[in-house]
Amino acid sequence: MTISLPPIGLGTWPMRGREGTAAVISAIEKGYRLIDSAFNYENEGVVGTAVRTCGVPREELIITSKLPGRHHKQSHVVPTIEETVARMGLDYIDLYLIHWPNPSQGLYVDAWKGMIEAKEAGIVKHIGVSNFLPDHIEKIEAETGVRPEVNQIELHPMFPQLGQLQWHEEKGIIVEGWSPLRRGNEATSAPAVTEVAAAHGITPAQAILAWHRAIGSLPLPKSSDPVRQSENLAAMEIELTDDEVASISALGRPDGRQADQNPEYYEEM
Ligand SMILES: NC(=O)C1=CN([C@@H]2O[C@H](COP(=O)(O)OP(=O)(O)OC[C@H]3O[C@@H](n4cnc5c(N)ncnc54)[C@H](OP(=O)(O)O)[C@@H]3O)[C@@H](O)[C@H]2O)C=CC1
Ligand SMILES: O=C(O)C(=O)[C@@H](O)[C@H](O)C(=O)CO
Repeated sequence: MTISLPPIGLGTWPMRGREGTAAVISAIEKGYRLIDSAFNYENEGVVGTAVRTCGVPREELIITSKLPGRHHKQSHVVPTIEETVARMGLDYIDLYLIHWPNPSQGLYVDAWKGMIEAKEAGIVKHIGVSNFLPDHIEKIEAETGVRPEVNQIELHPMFPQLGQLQWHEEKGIIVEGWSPLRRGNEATSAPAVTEVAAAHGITPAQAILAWHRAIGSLPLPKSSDPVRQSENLAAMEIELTDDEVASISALGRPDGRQADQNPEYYEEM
């Protein structure tokens, strides 16, 4: 079955501890149904506790986690995902992603083979990748015949990745945008954003999230604040004009990443 996702999800890095559980429960109560996490965030327990105690049926929630670079070896993948499942206290994970391709390590094809095994074993329902460039995706598909359903990449007004969005759309791969607000740095104060916000009587963050939806990116804003969680969710109802979308996209620049995390060479273990 092909994955079906809501237009927005909740980012959870760096939520942890009791405050983290409360933040995830709050988001679910507000209406979030897609929750992002990762083995390396050290918050899978918090996310799982929220899922188990929030009162919303498990099958209505789409829980994501990610495989760390140190476990790319094929034989490590199923046990690592079983560890995620145990940490979360759940029976399965809805969506599992390879967190970073780590090309110099050269094991992302092995990792993908392990992800396919995990899906066949039923411990994950859907598999995808994160921070993969088109070449990486073409390579795993060529070697396994299995295309990822999702690629989670850095995407915000200073780094809109419109060419990548088009490429993924042609392949039928959903693009999730990480750091969709660029953690606030520059993006929420950029005149193009504040002008759109003023024209609609919305906040700059809402203008950015409405822009994500308009360009075909599924944003994963992190907020621990119930008011901002609602604000971000409500942004999915806001329609921007083509000119407004273009004015925010025009903020993009080649060095617009929030940090030097180009997956051609940036790696995480
Ligand atoms: N796959 C990958 O490699 C990566 C994945 N991610 C994922 O993407 C998620 C989101 O990215 P992240 O880096 O957290 O950055 P975001 O762009 O989501 O920014 C988060 C920051 O913005 C603030 N914020 C949220 N909503 C609003 C609002 N409406 N108005 C003003 N400020 C707001 C938050 O504060 P507050 O909580 O106080 O509201 C927080 O400080 C992560 O949590 C993680 O799940 C992130 C990085 C890499
Ligand atoms: O949050 C994630 O998923 C990460 O990969 C982080 O390490 C992120 O890259 C980051 O910027 C941490 O400062």
